[in-house]
Amino acid sequence: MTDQDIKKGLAGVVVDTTAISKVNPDTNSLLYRGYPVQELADTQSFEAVAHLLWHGELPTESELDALMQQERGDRALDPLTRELIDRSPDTAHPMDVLRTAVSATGANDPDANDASPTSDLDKSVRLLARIPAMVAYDQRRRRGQDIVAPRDDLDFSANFLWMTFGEEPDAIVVDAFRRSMVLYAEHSFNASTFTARVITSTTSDLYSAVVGAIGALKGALHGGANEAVMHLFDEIGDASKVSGWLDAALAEKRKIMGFGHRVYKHGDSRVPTMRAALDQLVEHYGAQDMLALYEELEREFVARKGIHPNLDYPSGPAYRLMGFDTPTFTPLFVASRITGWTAHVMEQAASNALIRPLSAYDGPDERHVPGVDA
Ligand SMILES: CC(=O)SCCNC(=O)CCNC(=O)[C@H](O)C(C)(C)COP(=O)(O)OP(=O)(O)OC[C@H]1O[C@@H](n2cnc3c(N)ncnc32)[C@H](O)[C@@H]1OP(=O)(O)O
Ligand SMILES: O=C([O-])CC(=O)C(=O)O
Repeated sequence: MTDQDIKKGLAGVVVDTTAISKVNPDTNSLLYRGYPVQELADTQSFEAVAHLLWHGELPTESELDALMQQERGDRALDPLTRELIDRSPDTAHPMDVLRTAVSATGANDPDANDASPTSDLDKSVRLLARIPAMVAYDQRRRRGQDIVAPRDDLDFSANFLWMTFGEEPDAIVVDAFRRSMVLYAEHSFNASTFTARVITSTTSDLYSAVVGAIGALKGALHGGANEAVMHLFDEIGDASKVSGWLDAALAEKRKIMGFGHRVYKHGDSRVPTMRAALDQLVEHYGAQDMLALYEELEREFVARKGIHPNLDYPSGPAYRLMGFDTPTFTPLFVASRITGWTAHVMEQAASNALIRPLSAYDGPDERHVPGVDA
């Protein structure tokens, strides 16, 4: 085996087929089950997109009603999960609390190890319904606020905002949030989805796959970047400081969070749609200063390095404007990506092969423990 045979980071390696989504960097497009994500973001509820990812087709009216009913009926936290959230120290990152809460949901499910397609679909709906309650409650208790019960008269997006802020959400905010959920839902064999598929490939259970995926998403090179973008904004301060800040950051060879992508090299297909949602929020909240910083950092970084923003760049500021605390941003990504992850778990299970690549050994040659006669 030569160095050329080694594909570090699996870059450029095609490991399997998938019918769930197609990322095409040449045409800068992203299709979910054949549908352009922009069209879905413009026209569909997040629940309809979840159905599309799981079943391959957009739902009929009655299928959508059934999914919405099931999701609304499964939103309340079970006592074990609530207690675990309550007892988590404030020093725990919300992604760590969410990972633990999802794991507890699995431990609390008597059917956790039933890997039949119907059972896995039920678990997927349960996690879709419960994760918002976990994320919303964790942010509230950190703020010293009481839990807010879910509302059956609100859809997924409006209810998420209701449970987090305890106020009737504004339609513009619900729409921007729904768009972010649709855009974050699925992206082929990204690191967290691949993690879920690796775990599934051993015939482990869906909850274990999701717990592993949450761990993979947390890192700043992946989903953690939406939080990291806001740390950069806070560090820079305002648009007038971007140029000097960037001089120093690039001299130190820092990665600029929210820019770059393993697959898209000319820009992320989802950014224009999320940027339009951000513009609406900026208008709504009168946040032109934040937009000025956003635009200046993008202009300067693209001009200097030719590296474009990814979806985390507009999402971070959008979630800040909606009122979420910065460490809650990556859990919001989880609340959406649970749909893509579970679709991949089911696809992997339906046509499984254990995922086990090879490695090239470059440690010491064979040697012997002192005193052992070889
Ligand atoms: C939803 C998502 O998960 S999208 C990704 C979110 N992650 C981020 O925003 C984190 C910042 N971005 C990055 O770290 C990278 O662009 C990644 C990890 C996303 C993609 O990385 P890769 O495909 O492995 O690209 P790679 O790291 O090889 O980059 C190529 C070159 O561009 C540089 N580069 C890439 N992204 C950035 C960045 N954001 N800031 C500074 N330099 C960058 C690399 O340092 C490298 O330079 P070099 O050739 O001089 O060493
Ligand atoms: O595809 C990737 O590598 C990362 C990404 O954009 C995503 O998971 O949404």
